Formats: sequence, C-alpha cells, structure tokens
Amino acid sequence: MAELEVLNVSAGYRGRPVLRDVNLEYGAGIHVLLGPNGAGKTTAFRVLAGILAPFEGTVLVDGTAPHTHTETKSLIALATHRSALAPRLSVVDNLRYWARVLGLPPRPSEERIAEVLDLLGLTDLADRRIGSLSRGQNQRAGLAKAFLGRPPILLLDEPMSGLDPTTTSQLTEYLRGLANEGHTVVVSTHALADANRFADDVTVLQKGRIVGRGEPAALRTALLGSAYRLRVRGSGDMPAVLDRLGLRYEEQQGAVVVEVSDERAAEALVADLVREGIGVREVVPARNPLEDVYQQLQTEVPAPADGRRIP
Ligand SMILES: Nc1ncnc2c1ncn2[C@@H]1O[C@H](COP(=O)(O)OP(=O)(O)OP(=O)(O)O)[C@@H](O)[C@H]1O
Repeated sequence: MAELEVLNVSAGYRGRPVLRDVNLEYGAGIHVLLGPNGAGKTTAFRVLAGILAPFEGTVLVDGTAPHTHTETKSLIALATHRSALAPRLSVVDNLRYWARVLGLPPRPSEERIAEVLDLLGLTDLADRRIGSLSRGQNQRAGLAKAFLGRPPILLLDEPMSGLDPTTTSQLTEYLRGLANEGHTVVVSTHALADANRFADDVTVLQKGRIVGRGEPAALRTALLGSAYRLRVRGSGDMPAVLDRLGLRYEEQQGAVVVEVSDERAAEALVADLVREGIGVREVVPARNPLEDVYQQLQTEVPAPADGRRIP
C-alpha cells in the first residue's frame, strides 16, 4: 500500500496555472476524479505521476516526491488516451519492452504479459502492431502496460472511454480487486453511472480547484444541500398521504418522486407510509447523485473545498 499526498499544489503550463492550491490524500481504494472538460484532470494526473513539476507545493508518495526520486516515480503507473506505446511494434513486443524497463525477470514477465493480455481481451491481438489497432484496442493496450508491473499506485485517465461494456465490467472488477489488495487507484471519468457504482470516493475538480470530495450521496448533500429525491412505488392513495405529511412530490410514470432532506428522512417516510396503510413496493434515489453534482457544476462554481473526505 502507498499513500499519495498532494500538498498545496499549483501547476500548469508555461507559467499559466491550471491547478490551484490542490490538497489531497489518497490511500488504498478506488478514487474517482470528476470534472467538466478542461477542469484539469489530466494535468492533475501528470503532476501526481511526477511528470509535470508543480509551480508550488509538493506531491509525496510515502513521504518522497516522484518529481525528484526515480524509485518513487516507479511506484506509479499512469494510463492516458495517449498510451506512449511504439506504433510499429506489436502489442506483445511493446509489453516485453516495458517488462524489461520495469526490470521484471523474463519467465514471470512472460506469464504476467499473458495475464494482462487476457485481462484486457488482447490475447488474439498480441501480434498486431499498435499502429493498426482501433481506438478502444489502443486504450486497452495502454491499460495493459499500466497494469504490467502491479504498481501500488495506478492513475487511469478516462480508462473506460472507448471500451465495450464487457471489457468495462471486467476492468472495474479488476480495479476493485486491486483496491481490496491495498492498491491506490485514481480514475477520471465522465461516466457518472460507472463512477457512482465503483467509487469509494469522488473528488470534484472545477477550474483547477477541488470543490468537493466524498462518497457520492454525501457529496451531493454537501454541495447541493440536503434535498434528496426518492422514487417511491406503492399501493394505495400515496399522493393524499404525502399531502397530509406536507411533503413535496411529483408523479412520474407510475411512481411518485418525493423530496426529503436525507436518507434518515427517507426511512421515516417509508415508516409513515406503512403506518398510513400504503404498501411500499420500491424506494430508490430518483437519480444518480453525481448527476445532480455534475449538473450543478455547469451552472455555478461552488466554494473551494480542501481534499478531505466528507464523512
Ligand atoms: N500541454 C499543454 N499546454 C498548455 N495548456 C494545456 C496543456 N494541456 C492542457 N492544457 C490546458 O489546461 C487546462 C486543463 O486541461 P486538462 O487536459 O488537464 O483538463 P481535463 O479536465 O483533463 O479535460 P478533459 O475532460 O477534456 O480531458 C485546459 O485549459 C487545457 O487547454
């Protein structure tokens, strides 16, 4: 396990800041980085990986900086849409090259190469030149390279983009396994449903600043207040009961969407409905809380937050 710390980091290009005063600490788990186009996610990954030096502040992995310590940098693998693989070499020869760079011994490295090829559905494409692959296949080859040396810290910039649903679900299962083994996995994505499903916590970046961090539902509450929308399906005259309870609701496609303050209020609502003789068949959040967060980002800039998790 490795701890990744980002302390008061400002960074950017040619003196122009993109990231401003970013503070984060990441340990074992799957950490999702969310933010609109241009928010600074890729820049953050380049800084975390030790590739782009910050203007101010420090990045530390278990106490040492990847920007100045090669051994520390080798604890981190970064996968972006530019896989940095040699286009004229085959997939397998690229991986053999990187296995040598990583210093993996030959026999186990051939086994490991076979494993990552299989994991990413590349076994049949092993002898194809990188330059002849489709975008999704190229993306998979870049991920295979990142996974090869089992680094304690994985930084994956939009790893699911361009992947088919089967590969996406195999990948998320693999990432969960790594996180359970103690790896630190940081993933950026625009796929909110995926993020909501696999994130241990979400960091929201907007215009280079962290504006929130936490588990998706907690983040939504912290950024948008406590309104929580539930889709309730049940028997009986639910609208009349909701009127009596003084709750705001709207009817949608055979269900009622009710606004309550938080999860505890949702539990109280179910108890009230049952007490009123309504047979509740289904209670689910009306939509992914991250969609609310994302939608809000399009309209206003929340106050900056530090990178600590919202409990
Ligand atoms: N090499 C570079 N030189 C100068 N400016 C850059 C460079 N790379 C990125 N930028 C600028 O930095 C800002 C943040 O870009 P970045 O790629 O980090 O955003 P992002 O959140 O990853 O976006 P997306 O979701 O579109 O991938 C943008 O304004 C971008 O134009």
